Amino acid sequence: MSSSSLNFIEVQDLIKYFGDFKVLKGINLHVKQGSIYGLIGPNGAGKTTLIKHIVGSYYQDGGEVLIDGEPVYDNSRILKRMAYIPDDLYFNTTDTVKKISKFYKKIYPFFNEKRFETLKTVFEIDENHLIRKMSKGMKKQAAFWLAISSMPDILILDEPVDGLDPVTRRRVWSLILQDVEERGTTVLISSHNLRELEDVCDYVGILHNGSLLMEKDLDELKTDIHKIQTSFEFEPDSTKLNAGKILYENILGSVHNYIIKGDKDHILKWLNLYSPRFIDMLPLSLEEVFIYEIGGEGYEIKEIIL
Ligand SMILES: Nc1ncnc2c1ncn2[C@@H]1O[C@H](COP(=O)(O)OP(=O)(O)OP(=O)(O)O)[C@@H](O)[C@H]1O
Repeated sequence: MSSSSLNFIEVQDLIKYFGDFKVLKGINLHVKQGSIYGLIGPNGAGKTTLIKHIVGSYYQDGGEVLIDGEPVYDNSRILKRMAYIPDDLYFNTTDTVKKISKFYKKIYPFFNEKRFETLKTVFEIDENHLIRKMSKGMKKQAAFWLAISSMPDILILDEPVDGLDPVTRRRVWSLILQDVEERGTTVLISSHNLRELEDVCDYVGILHNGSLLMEKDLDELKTDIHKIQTSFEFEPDSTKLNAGKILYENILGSVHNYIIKGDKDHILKWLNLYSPRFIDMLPLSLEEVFIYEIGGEGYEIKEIIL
């Protein structure tokens, strides 16, 4: 990471029109340094359009797109610290990984040749082959190889693992996570699929019809919501659960299943008032967290993420 960089992405009230069509309707999005932000949304939500503003390809009709407080558009100082892997990769007819790497060495100030060499064993493609003749997954591998070798402070990935086999997927995630950990790289990833991003993201933003419906810190979400299976000697009184809120309750025979939002210690204290025979704290998937967190009003969001 370059010494003065904070790698903080901030999108403020971003508006974009294509003709009369308002594709982005005032987006506010924040990606902190060293975090992995998942941008989820269905086809046509505006993910690629938003990303193209963040990588400086589009100029907005309203609002701001800032990195470290500076406008991104036409800002070569910011853009050369950024790598972008688009959804629709384009390569010239004579492009090979080797040829592009030579070009990248000139434009990316921190391009790391040693890393480029080391990654030869990770990506099983020939650096001298024409990329245009490669399969979709191999093209993606070529793009990752080049992007990761350029040592970006900010990595923007549009549907990044689409087309990659499971083994390569794991390798790519592990390289990205290593960079986040060791170099504080900031990563923004778009995907249709919440499940795919569940294990890697710190933050999730849900985009729908050109609006960001919500932006959440996943650690906060997950530590604040608990799935509990228990059985009591005495009938529990939910009105006594002062520091928590029961989002879901289901009783099957003597077994109570709960989803409760609130502080874990307070919840356990409440459960212990009724002489539980056992208390099992069960893992919650991100999908479940979102469903219970957004409750009844979030019908639209449920439709999007499930
Ligand atoms: N260059 C363009 N000119 C006109 N309309 C466009 C253009 N690019 C995108 N759109 C429209 O803007 C909307 C958002 O498209 P965008 O590609 O940003 O969505 P997306 O969320 O990335 O979708 P997907 O998941 O299918 O890739 C769509 O209705 C699309 O048809």
